[in-house]
Amino acid sequence: MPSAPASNEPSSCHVHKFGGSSLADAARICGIAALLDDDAATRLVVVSAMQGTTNSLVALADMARAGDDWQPGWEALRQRHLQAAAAIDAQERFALQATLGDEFDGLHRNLQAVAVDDDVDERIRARIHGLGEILSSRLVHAALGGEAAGWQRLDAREVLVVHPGEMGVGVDWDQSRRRFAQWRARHPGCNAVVTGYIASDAQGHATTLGRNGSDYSAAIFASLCNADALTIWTDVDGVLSADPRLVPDAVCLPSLSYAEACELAYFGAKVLHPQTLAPVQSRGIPLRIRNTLRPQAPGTLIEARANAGDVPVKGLSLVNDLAILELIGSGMIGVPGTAEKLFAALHGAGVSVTMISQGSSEHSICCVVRADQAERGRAAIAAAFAEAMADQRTQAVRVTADICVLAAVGDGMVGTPGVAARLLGGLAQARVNVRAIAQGASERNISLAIARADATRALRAAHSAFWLSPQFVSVGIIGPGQVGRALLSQLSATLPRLRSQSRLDLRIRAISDSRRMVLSETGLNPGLALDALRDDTAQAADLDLFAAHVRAEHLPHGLIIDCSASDAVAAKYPQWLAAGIHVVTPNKHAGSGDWTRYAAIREAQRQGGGRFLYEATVGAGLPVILTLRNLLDTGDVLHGIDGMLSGTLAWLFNRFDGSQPFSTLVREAQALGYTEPDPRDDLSGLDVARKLVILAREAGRELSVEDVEVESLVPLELQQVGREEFLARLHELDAPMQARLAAADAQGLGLRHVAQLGQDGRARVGLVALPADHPCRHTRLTDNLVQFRSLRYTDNALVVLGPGAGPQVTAAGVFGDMLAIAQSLGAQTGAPVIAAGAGA
Ligand SMILES: NC(=O)C1=CN([C@@H]2O[C@H](COP(=O)(O)OP(=O)(O)OC[C@H]3O[C@@H](n4cnc5c(N)ncnc54)[C@H](O)[C@@H]3O)[C@@H](O)[C@H]2O)C=CC1
Ligand SMILES: N[C@@H](CC=O)C(=O)O
Repeated sequence: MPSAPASNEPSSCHVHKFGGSSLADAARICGIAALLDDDAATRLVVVSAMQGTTNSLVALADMARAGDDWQPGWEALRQRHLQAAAAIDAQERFALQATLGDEFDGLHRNLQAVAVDDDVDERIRARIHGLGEILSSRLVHAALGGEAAGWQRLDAREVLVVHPGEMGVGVDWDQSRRRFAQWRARHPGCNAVVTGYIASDAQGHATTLGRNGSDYSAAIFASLCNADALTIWTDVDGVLSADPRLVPDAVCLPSLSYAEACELAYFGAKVLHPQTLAPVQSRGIPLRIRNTLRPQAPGTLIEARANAGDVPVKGLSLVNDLAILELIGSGMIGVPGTAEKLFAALHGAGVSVTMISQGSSEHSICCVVRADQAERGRAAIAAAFAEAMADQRTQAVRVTADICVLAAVGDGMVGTPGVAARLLGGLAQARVNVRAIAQGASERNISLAIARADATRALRAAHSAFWLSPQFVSVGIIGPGQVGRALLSQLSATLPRLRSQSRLDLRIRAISDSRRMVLSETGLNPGLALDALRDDTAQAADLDLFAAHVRAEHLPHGLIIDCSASDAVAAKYPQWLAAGIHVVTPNKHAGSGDWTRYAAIREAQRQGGGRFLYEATVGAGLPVILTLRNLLDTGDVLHGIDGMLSGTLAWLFNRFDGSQPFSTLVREAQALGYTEPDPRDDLSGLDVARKLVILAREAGRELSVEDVEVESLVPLELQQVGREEFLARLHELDAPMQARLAAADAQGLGLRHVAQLGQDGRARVGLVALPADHPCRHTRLTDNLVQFRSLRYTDNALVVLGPGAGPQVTAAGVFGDMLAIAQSLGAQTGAPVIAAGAGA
């Protein structure tokens, strides 16, 4: 580790490191200057090779060694670099093409040497592998304007001395510091472009810091020049909470402590090389990860004391291709030295241990190792414990293959109760079995060994458990018709406020009409969801795939909103509810359909835990079912229900005075969105019969539509024809309706469509002529009027009155049910429900 501060170093020095993606071509290389522009300090720019170059060089060396034809690959690499040189140094101020040409000639000679001599010196191979950084440093140096612009080029092999060891590549800090100070003395105050990845060994031979070692180089140089800051430029916005290819909701972390970054780097967060942190940590140099392609993004800042943030866990990562090795034996209990013997055996066999777990019973010790080392490890343990095995003190050495380790990392876990519970709870919900657990006393990392097959599900579930609001609901909307569209527009206007004020996160992750559906991982903007159904991301509708997507195992809650009028969709409710999916609907088919299915829905609800809410099926946005439920739940006894349950029929008979044909009014009601998709459902009384059945069943009565006496306003000859033909022949209703009106008028009565559920269980629906003082004659527009007569409301009925049809009010009823479910979820998890005064 570094000892004394560097001498000859300017007072303020910043180190920037550019990875291969930032050096992919001449344009990117030339773009570096702009990224450095706002930095007034002296700068050291550490560079990787141009994207893909090190892989190509390694492949060329391997081909040469194998006797394969490496010339075409060499030529392709040469051309790529010469083209970049030509673009950067168009005026040949730096003779860049000639210099690079010389470097490639040298590479040619080295590859020839490898090709003719199998035992070629390792340093030649290191020279080949490390050439990419020499080349890119020349390109970057020229792109920054060269010495004339105050830039020097430093070949790190001149100053950086390292020695490979069992624990990775170590730095000879004293030598390196002395050499760097000498170099500085020769180049006082200037900026420098430094080769990453390469160094010299103690004998002065070329070597490398290992794959992706340029980050490490940058951290070492930051320490050597005692930098104020290190910036690592890459092609992502910073360190993410999880691998975004596996977790679409992964978020960029604004800050991390060194310890957190170290844990995440070790556990496979690809942004940082694991060894990078130590040199900067020991000097307290802040390190920022930034995106070359989005320099305006703040990136991730890594420093000693990171911002805690809202989430106790900062990141989740997975290490794949592992196996569990387990030594089992009752003879190990209380015997000192067992663990030492086991790990010595593994050490001897060259097996690296990723995770260790031992129960306090000491009956077994288990550790996780790389899959390709598992058998070697098993054999080594078996040999070391052969004697104990023979006399039964140990019983078995077991290998469990196909394992991965999921690690949750965060300083916020330290001393915070409930973090493990949250993690394990999320995994349990996603039905992930945990094979072994390890948490060190630092409490900064919980590692779980799980089956490889569960890896993605586990990672997503763990991410949801920490980053999603407890009131996150994965929502799927079926049937974007009149009501569905109104619901989408209400959601579009309201969801941002619910999210920010109440942490209520209703995420529209799927939408389907009868033909097409769109499934989204991250969520659809409700205002644009209809457009999505029309674009290329839409696929053929499939209700089972739709439901599986909504109730993804890694997400805590799924909710399907059925805004169709489809019996086929309603037939799916038992299955969905049994799977724990909540269902909200204005569709009356389930509530009034076949009794066996209705009973199955109730049973599925009980068994699966999904909630079924359908307030909008009766009275649209009016609290009709809620009122009835409250009466019954508080011990009242229902005697009967009567009133007007159809918004369409209420509107028609409020308007129908003979001045216009009845059919004209029906068309108008249809255009206003009051009628059912097929207006015959309203005119035949079927829609009202369905509502009466829904209410009767709510009150515990086993009523079906067939039990309701229904008077239909649709002439017999129009009942069986197709919907379009019916609409074309709508005028055939005019004469009979005009006659009904005249007959009522003659008696000083008015027509109203009423429904009645008597105490005796008799249910009737039909058009009646009522006197002017009847309450149903005092309604307006689409008003529904529902009178509940009960033990408590005997003389004077409890009345619910108000608009009972129309897309907006119906959608509001659906939205209310959604909120009721989401709020109850918050209550279940102990999370705050919508705050009082939040305006929701
Ligand atoms: N309009 C109103 O005032 C009220 C309507 N309702 C109920 O709301 C529901 C919707 O009514 P509207 O929006 O007026 O009807 P609509 O006909 O405008 O919309 C129905 C939507 O469902 C879709 N659909 C039909 N079958 C489907 C299937 N198998 N899978 C996926 N989507 C399917 C259609 O493509 C259409 O987009 C109906 O059940 C209705 O009874 C309830 C209370 C009031
Ligand atoms: N068509 C229905 C809509 C509500 O259920 C009605 O008019 O009441």
